[in-house]
Amino acid sequence: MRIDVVSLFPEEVDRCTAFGVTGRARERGLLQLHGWNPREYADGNYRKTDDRTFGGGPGMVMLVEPLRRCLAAVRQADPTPVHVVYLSPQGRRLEQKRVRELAAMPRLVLLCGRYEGIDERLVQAEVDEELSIGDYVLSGGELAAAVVVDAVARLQDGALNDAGSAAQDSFEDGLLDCPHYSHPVEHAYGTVPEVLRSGNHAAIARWRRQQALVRTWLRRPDLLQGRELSKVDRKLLEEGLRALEQ
Ligand SMILES: Nc1nonc1C(=O)N1CCN(Cc2ccccn2)CC1
Repeated sequence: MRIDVVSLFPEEVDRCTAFGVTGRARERGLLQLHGWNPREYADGNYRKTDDRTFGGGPGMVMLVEPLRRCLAAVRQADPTPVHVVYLSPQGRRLEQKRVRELAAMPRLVLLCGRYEGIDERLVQAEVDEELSIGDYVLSGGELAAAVVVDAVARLQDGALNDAGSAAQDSFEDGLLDCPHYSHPVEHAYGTVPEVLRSGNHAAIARWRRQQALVRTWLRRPDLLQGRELSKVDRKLLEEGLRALEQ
């Protein structure tokens, strides 16, 4: 998968994705990441990339023309068709379902705004979708772009050492993940649940499913809204909630 990041600070996204699973995906050639700076496509001695917003009011807007030229160079760089994502608070909230769809695309362009955003004419002419990573305000789109890069990189075949772990992540089946434990078994903070040390894989899977259901019910009931739980899941959930009351 190729991702081109258009940003006044492309190195910020590069740095956030240079290690860990994303760094490994890049090393393994599973993900190619290219940074582009619209300032290199701006005119004049100061290579102006932003200006005051028409209609008055605070803040600056990123100019249409340097971005248009920059995006033309991005498209030119590789014959693979692009899907242009603009990271913005006005975008649709990014969820794991959309991450999986983006991860299956051959090429993404992540457009990072700064200041008050980008001239709307560029958005209308070049952007395929606007995505928000959450209802809070960042100082620019770069960290949001890094989130998208990280989330799609780990879903590339071969990125995770244990292929199954992506499937067990939170949200993969619409539930939160179960709790995890490692050594030592006994610690001042508590003991590892007996079932996890039993070697009984059916019991372990049942316990993990029950924990995921109870956690989701208690912490993110919205994820269960409108979801028809199976008879087995409903029983596991009820039993798990009763156990909490004892
Ligand atoms: N939340 C988020 N999820 O994605 N991006 C954000 C986010 O807060 N920001 C801050 C404002 N930047 C500049 C901007 C302002 C207005 C319209 C478009 N762009 C973009 C990135």
